[in-house]
Amino acid sequence: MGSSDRNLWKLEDHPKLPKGKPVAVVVLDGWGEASPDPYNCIHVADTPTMDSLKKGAPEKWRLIKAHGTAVGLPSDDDMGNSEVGHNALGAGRIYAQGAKLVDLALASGKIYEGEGFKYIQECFKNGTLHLIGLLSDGGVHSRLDQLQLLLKGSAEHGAKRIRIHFLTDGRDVVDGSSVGFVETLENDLRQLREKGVDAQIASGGGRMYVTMDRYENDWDVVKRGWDAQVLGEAPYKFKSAIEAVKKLREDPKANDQYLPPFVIVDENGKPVGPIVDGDAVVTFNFRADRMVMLAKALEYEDFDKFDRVRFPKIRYAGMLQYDGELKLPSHFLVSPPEIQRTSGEYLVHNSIRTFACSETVKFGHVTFFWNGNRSGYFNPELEEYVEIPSDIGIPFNVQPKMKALEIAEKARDAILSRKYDQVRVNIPNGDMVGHTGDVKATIIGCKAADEAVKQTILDTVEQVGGIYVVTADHGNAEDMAKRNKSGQPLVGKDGNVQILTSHTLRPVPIAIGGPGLLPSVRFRKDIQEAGLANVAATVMNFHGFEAPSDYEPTLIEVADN
Ligand SMILES: O=C(O)[C@@H](CO)OP(=O)(O)O
Ligand SMILES: [Mn+2]
Ligand SMILES: [Mn+2]
Repeated sequence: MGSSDRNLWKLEDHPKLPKGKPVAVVVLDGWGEASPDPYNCIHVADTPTMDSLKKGAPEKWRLIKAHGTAVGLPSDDDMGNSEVGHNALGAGRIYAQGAKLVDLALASGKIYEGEGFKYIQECFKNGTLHLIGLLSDGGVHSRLDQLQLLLKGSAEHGAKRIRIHFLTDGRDVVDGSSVGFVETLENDLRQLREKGVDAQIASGGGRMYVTMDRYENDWDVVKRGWDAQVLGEAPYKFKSAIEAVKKLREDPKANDQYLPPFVIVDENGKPVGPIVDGDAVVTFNFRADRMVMLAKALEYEDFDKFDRVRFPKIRYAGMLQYDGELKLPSHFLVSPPEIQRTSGEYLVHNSIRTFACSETVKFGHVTFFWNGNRSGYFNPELEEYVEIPSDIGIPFNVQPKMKALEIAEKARDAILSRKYDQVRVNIPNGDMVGHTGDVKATIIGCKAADEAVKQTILDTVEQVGGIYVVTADHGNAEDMAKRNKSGQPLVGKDGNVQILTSHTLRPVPIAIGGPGLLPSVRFRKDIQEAGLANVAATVMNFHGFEAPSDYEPTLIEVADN
């Protein structure tokens, strides 16, 4: 590192706060704040640790925004999610996120002028354009209206044969809504066919069982998708996608998230859209984590995660580039937000030693997303990232405690080792169990998360004279019911309350404390509208540094008396 580099990265000393205090940063995934209610699992669960943080010191507990424009999403009707949440937490600034960047590129038509589209367009003359992604209007990974525009635009820009391979959602949107989304899509495809474009659905499956795994938790998920999308092979074959989704949902245990893979076949039983040499492929999700594995399978010549059987010579582009370190995929339709100079990178340059940990399903959240969608270390000598393997093949409502205590134990050992200045964890339960829609299990999960917080912070931070920051990335478990405008739970045709499996628009708590925190430190009163992006500067302060001037302001002040 040259001296000019050093100057670029050097953080100013904080005028009042000391260096050398171990800082524990705990992110509770899917843990928002809402009024007491039977469908508020955090309220119903026994959560003495989080309760005591809230009640204990009013000047050290507050709410911050975790959704909408506060985290770079197109509007304040957009619920928060882990990608934008951890990006904001780690980067300390608000970036226009994938959802918004794609909206802009589609609205201006620039998407069709970029390198990525030109690259795939080469195939339109003789090959098929395949679009693979999540079919819903959830706005977390993808959006139906963006797919509709891309379909129309691709046809206008020369695509003559189009095949869609969709994943049903039921996680960011209500379970069962997949049928309506497929109907809308079929309608669009019919209109394209009337204009002479050979456009059809070719395959499908539920997002959690087909294709959209993340952080290499279970390659079988991606393989199931590959078999259907690329090879045209699946356990179920149907003549129409609407029929497929309706029939597969008839199984009483079926839900949109876990629908089995299927392919659409013609009257001779032949799959209508396997991917072959000369085709173009676009993965239309803008969000990174659950597309990286498929991107590797589509792009890497050397690949040993499963037997691809065929590796067609295609031109592949992602909606965005999903991994900034791996530069994956190498072609993309829209440039991702340029998240630079994250707090993790700054702290490494200022000799802060960091330990980060979660279980597989959230591991990349406190590493990859935290560091601005960049995999790997900034400096392996100063950082250690530990992944605890998640259970595979067991639904999280069956094991709602997940690995919360194991994560806490790793954090505890890391703090006690005194080898690290910052110990950062993500505790997954509120979110992962919340997404199952199982209220009872989510309550158990919230209790386990609360116990993990106690072990990680109250107990260990006390022992070493450290500081803690406990917060969350967005809401989920605090509201498990769909509601009408006045906030009453909606009741479905079956007479049951409609369950909300998705994230929410709720704010999240942030609590600070620990024996290492000067008693005169308190939350400022002058920034009411704070959000997740204000946390990075706060954490830098706790390490004894001022944040860079373009970071969102710190949440704290040091009182004079
Ligand atoms: O599971 C996921 O992919 C999303 C919801 O779609 O949740 P999170 O943002 O918490 O990772
Ligand atoms: Mn999350
Ligand atoms: Mn989630």
